[in-house]
Order: sequence, then structure tokens, then C-alpha cells
Amino acid sequence: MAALQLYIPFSTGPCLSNCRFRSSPVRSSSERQALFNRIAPVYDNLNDLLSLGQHRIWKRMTVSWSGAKMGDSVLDLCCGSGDIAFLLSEKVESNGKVIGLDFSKEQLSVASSRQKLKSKACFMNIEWVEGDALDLPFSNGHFDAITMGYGLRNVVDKHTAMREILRVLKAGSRVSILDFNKSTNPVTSSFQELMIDNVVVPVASGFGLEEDYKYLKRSIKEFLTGEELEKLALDVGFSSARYYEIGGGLMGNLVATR
Ligand SMILES: C/C(=C\Cc1cc(O)c2ccccc2c1O)CCC[C@H](C)CCC[C@H](C)CCCC(C)C
Ligand SMILES: C[S@@+](CC[C@H](N)C(=O)[O-])C[C@H]1O[C@@H](n2cnc3c(N)ncnc32)[C@H](O)[C@@H]1O
Repeated sequence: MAALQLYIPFSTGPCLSNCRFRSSPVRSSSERQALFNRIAPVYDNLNDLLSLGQHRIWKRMTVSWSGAKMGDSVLDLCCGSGDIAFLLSEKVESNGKVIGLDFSKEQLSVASSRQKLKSKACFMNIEWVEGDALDLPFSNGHFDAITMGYGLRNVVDKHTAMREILRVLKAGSRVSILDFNKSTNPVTSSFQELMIDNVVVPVASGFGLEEDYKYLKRSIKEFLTGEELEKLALDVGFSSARYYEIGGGLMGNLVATR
């Protein structure tokens, strides 16, 4: 039987949440793009609520480990609604330049609205680019630092994403990648699953986004451990790679130097 794709009006992709006929998990790039478009209106508030504001600390650590400094030209990959790009902007100041890249129009629209509401002059140094992390529209060796928050786990081809990051980084520069930690400690991974099943998904279901947040647990299961992420970075050609567990082991950060 031919594959049946259901579309809901005004959505950018197939019907995934609240859809009785939903059959496959969020596998393709366009399904993931549709998911992030759908959750954009509530994404920031849910992150604050679900992490009790802790994600702000993890994002600050990510920026600090990227080595970004005043005057730098930096890239925030999979920038979503812009949290990390705004932090980078304060770091590189008005004579620096920040590019926030994402493939979700809705997330970028939230980022751009937030930028307009901010009063600090440095925030004018941010440019939002709609693009694909797997095919970056930048020349080789362009950036002094790159950050990526909760992005690598969500791209369909992690190897290509890391190769693209390496390509657009200057020699000696760093990428700092924040994400959920796929822990090898059974106590930590059970606690993470417990939080997702009993807090994250029930809260999200109150916004009609149960299926979209269920994807989170599957994506962590299919992600790489810290050791595997270090290996991936070295395999694609980074000269060094170090993984740090943070947030009590729930989160992790990969720092790799070109
Ligand atoms: C930062 C959070 C979520 C980001 C996020 C990432 C994704 O890839 C998604 C994909 C699809 C849908 C949504 C998302 C998404 O929102 C929130 C993280 C919340 C944690 C699961 C729970 C944190 C629990 C504690 C309150 C933290 C305690 C820390 C302490 C130091 C032990
Ligand atoms: C969980 S959000 C993280 C947003 C933000 N970095 C943060 O930390 O809050 C993941 C983001 O990755 C983006 N994304 C996933 N795959 C992508 C790809 N191939 N190219 C560009 N953006 C992508 C999604 O659109 C989404 O905005």
C-alpha cells in the first residue's frame, strides 16, 4: 500500500502530534523540522519550567568553553529561539559578529522577536540564518568559535554535522556542544528517563505536545555516549576532544579543537 502522509492545515509538515494515524517516529529531517516549528511558541517557557532555570547555567558554560572573545566572529548552530546566540553576543560585544543558524522558520521568528525586545546595543551584532547544519552556507575556516545547544542529537547525520563544523572553524578554534548526556551510569540514565516520563512528557501533554516531547527520550537513547562523541570528533579530524558531564550527569558538553 502506498505510504499515506497526512497534513494538517497551516503546518509545515506531516501531522505528528495529536494525530490518530501517526505511524513512524520522528526520523526524517523534515519531520524534525516540523516538530521544532510546532513547539516554537512554548519552547522557551517549557525549558525554564522543566529545568527549573538550570538550562541557562548549562548554556553559559557552553559559551564559556567555546573560547569566544571580544571581536570574534562566531556561529551558534541549531540556535532555535536564540538563547546561546544572545549570550555569545554579550561575549563578542559590538565589534564582534554572531550568526545564529537553524532550519526552523518558527524558532528563528521567536529569536528575531526576542532580539527586537532587547535593548543592549551588542544584540544588533546577531544575524539569523535559515539553513541546514549538514550543509553550512559558509566558507572554510570562517569562525573563531562555534556553539551548538541541543542540536547534534537532533540532526539526522551527526558525522556530516561534525565535518561541517570542522570545515568552517579556523585552525586552533573550538566548538562547544551542549546536549543531554547519554549516561553509561544506570542510576543516572534511569533518573533521566524518570524525569522525562513523569515530568517532561506530562507537562508537554498539557500543551498538546505529548508526542513531540516523547521524541526526546528516543533521541537520547539513539544518541552517542561522551566517549563516542569524543571519538566522533577525533575521527572527523579535530585535534583534541574532551567531554564533560554536567547538571548531575543529566547533560554533557563536548569541547573539540580544530
Ligand atoms: C533544556 C531542556 C530541553 C531542551 C530540549 C531539547 C530537545 O532536543 C528537544 C527535542 C524535542 C522537544 C523538546 C526538546 C527540548 O525541550 C529541558 C531539560 C529538562 C530536563 C529533562 C530535566 C532537568 C531536571 C532538573 C530540574 C535539573 C536538576 C539538575 C540538578 C543539577 C541535578
Ligand atoms: C532542541 S532545539 C535547541 C535550540 C537552542 N539551541 C537551545 O539550546 O535552546 C534544536 C534545534 O535544532 C534545530 N535543528 C535540528 N536539525 C537541524 C538541521 N539539520 N539544521 C539546522 N537546524 C537544525 C531545530 O530546528 C531546533 O531549533
